Amino acid sequence: MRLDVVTIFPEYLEPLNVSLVGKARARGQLGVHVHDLRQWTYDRHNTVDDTPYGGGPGMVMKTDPWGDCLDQVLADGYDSGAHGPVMVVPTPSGRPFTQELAVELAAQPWLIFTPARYEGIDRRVMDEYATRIPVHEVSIGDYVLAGGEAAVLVITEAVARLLPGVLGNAESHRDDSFAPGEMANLLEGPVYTKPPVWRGRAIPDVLLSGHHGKIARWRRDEALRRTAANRPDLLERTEASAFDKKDRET
Ligand SMILES: Nc1cc(-c2ccc3ccn(Cc4ccccc4)c3c2)n[nH]1
Repeated sequence: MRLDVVTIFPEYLEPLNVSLVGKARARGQLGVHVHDLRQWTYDRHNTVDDTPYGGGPGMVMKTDPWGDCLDQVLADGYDSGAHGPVMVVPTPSGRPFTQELAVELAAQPWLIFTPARYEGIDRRVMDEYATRIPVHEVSIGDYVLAGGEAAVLVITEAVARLLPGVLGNAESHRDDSFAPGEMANLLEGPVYTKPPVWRGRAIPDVLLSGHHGKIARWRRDEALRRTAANRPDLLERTEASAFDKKDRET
């Protein structure tokens, strides 16, 4: 997979050099190319913004720097086979970023992120590229950031961990809260490791029992408990499981 990121704060993307994404890059599983939008400005002040038509607070990011930069990113190209690139535009007014969308994006060979600042990018830029490639406007949550770079870090990590061979233990994302299966749509329950007692706090006996059926049942019960407490809305989507059916029989 190739990622291109266009930003006025390239240093904001340095976390993509460390940890899971950094390792995937070092192994050649992921290519990340960060572009400083100001390299596509030609005035003395490297201007990327201007006042909004119609008035109102703040500034809007200008068309030309984005157009010149994105044309070059597309022209530099990448052999992504039948699929061309997909543009991902972080915005408070976008489609909610979910595990489902992460899976969808992880299947793409080439993503181009366009994190903006100020009040956003002149709408004509997205309209222009939507005639050539898929453009997804994506929100990472119902809160307001000052720009899109943090969203790029979030989306990139959620997508990279789904790439084959990137997560050490291939099983790791099998039990994701939002992945299909027994724990689908349930929040993760508590996890424990050595020592068996810490400051007088022991771990649940069932986890030392070696009884995998009981352990699996306990983990689902804990996940249900936490989901009911923190995300009751998810319980609407939770399929009755084998455990629940067994409950009803007993
Ligand atoms: N989920 C999510 C995404 C963002 C986001 C993404 C990109 C940008 C670019 C500029 N801003 C600031 C802004 C504040 C309010 C209205 C419009 C723009 C951004 C915010 N906030 N929250």
